[in-house]
Amino acid sequence: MYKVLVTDGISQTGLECLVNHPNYIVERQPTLPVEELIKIIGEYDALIVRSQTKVTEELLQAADRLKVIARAGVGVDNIDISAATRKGIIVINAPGANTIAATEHTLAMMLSLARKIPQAHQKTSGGEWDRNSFKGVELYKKTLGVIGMGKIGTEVAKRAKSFGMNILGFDPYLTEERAKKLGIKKASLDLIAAESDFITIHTPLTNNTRGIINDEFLSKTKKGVRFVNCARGGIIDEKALVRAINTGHVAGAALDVFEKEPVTDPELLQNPNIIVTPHLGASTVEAQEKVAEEVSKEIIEIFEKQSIQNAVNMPQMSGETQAKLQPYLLLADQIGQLAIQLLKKQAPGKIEINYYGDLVDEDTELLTRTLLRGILSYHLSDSVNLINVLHLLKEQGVPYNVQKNATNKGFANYMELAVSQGEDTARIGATVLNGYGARIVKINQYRIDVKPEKYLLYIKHQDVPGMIGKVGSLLGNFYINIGTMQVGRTEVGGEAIMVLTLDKELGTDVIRELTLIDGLEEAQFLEISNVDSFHAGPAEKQKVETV
Ligand SMILES: NC(=O)C1=CN([C@@H]2O[C@H](COP(=O)(O)OP(=O)(O)OC[C@H]3O[C@@H](n4cnc5c(N)ncnc54)[C@H](O)[C@@H]3O)[C@@H](O)[C@H]2O)C=CC1
Ligand SMILES: O=C(O)C(=O)COP(=O)(O)O
Repeated sequence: MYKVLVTDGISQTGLECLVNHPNYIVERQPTLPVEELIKIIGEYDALIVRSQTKVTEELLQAADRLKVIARAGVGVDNIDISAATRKGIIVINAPGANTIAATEHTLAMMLSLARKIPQAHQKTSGGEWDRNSFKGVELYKKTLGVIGMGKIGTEVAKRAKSFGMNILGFDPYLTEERAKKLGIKKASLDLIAAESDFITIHTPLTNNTRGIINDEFLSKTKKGVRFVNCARGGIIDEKALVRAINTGHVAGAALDVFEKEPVTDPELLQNPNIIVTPHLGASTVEAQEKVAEEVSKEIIEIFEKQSIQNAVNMPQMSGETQAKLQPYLLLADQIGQLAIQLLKKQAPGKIEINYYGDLVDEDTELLTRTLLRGILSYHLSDSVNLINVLHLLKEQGVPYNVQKNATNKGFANYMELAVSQGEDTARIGATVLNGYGARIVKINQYRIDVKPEKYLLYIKHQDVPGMIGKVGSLLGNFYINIGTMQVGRTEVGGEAIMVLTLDKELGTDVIRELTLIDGLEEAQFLEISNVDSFHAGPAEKQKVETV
């Protein structure tokens, strides 16, 4: 059974698939301060939060069982992603599930700001009939600057166009072509400042976006400009905004998000030209059901099928790329495990990865992480996963180098891994043969053809007559059945290797006897831990094997 802790106001309907699943115990808590959460987090395998719960490094240190942090929403700035990554905890979110809610809230805020609806409501409901104080402005024919043309920015732009607004969009990823298709103008920040009557923010809060709306930016804006922020507090420097509103340069602002939440600053709350909502952008029935359902389903996928789709701390790739890489992932993990064993189980000092043929055109980040996890798992077992593997390598000071080479090495696809420590290097080459599946085709300098299996025996010997027979009969004497046997050599009569697949484990007694055979230089029992359990799932699922 997996225990899931749900904090913040998460939709019960959206959680139903988890609650009704026999393998999960779902427990709800209100939003708790970190000190309280620390006391209980150690019991849970997964945590579901919105923006209020602060998932700090201190909290994560106490999270001994935690595998998944699910953000039922988009922004993950309340989660210490690098601390989670170091601990190998997957962080997922629900991108897109609240796009429409945040878009509609932005438009509601912009209209409310233009027509002073909150102020008018307050006075009218207080019994006054004041028709003079609330003359607004129209959106029609005004210019709207959209900073951040991602999912929400794009939807806001589309809707604002229907009000007859001219749209300027700024986003490093906005191309001329997409801008043209949307019927908007691709602009610089300076152009947005110079020409906009309304400016709306839709970027995440990052070191690059913190304070982009500051005194300097405000000084370049048109007098009478109005701001809407339904993205994140801190992107607009609140003090600078208040100054510009108080001088009359900025006509007003509609804020849903704040540098500090809950907001208490009277300069914001009591300013007649600032309207505020308490971070309500995603608060619709529909969005809340959708975000909770999306993360609940993904938690089940992660625990039941070891597959993930929306991890924030894993490389993102298209479904098509994931499907293409699927057959190589198992093989990558296996050759990682074999290479470290062939290095006589020494810790790796240096790792070289080479991709050839068809693999050159793919995004191989996931494959690389899988290879590296295979290598490190020998010494670190379950504490290494696809999330923390790069961090662990860095922490241990092990450099790795990835190269792609368009030549095909005789196979349509081919990957070669070299793990070194001092003078020793173990090298393994592998391919996936169309219609035949995975094959190890090279060990060190020797060409072979071995289908990876759980138990393998690797032997280095003199290329002299009778070796195969001697090894075969010795294993027979110990009742060890041989599945397949492959021999590789570089020259007749020189050194050669034998790789056998076996039906069961070999004890050290057998290895000792083997090494007594005349001309046999080295015998090593190798074991691959995931031959049975690590199946490359059906390609059409287009998901990534993980954890
Ligand atoms: N108020 C609320 O309740 C809600 C707030 N949000 C917030 O809205 C924001 C946008 O969300 P989505 O559109 O879903 O995200 P998204 O990831 O689809 O879009 C973000 C865009 O910002 C752009 N960007 C990043 N740095 C930039 C910079 N320096 N200048 C210009 N553009 C930059 C990115 O290229 C990307 O296109 C996020 O901060 C999210 O947390 C989202 C949902 C609800
Ligand atoms: O999804 C986001 O980024 C949001 O800001 C929504 O936050 P919330 O889930 O309403 O606390």
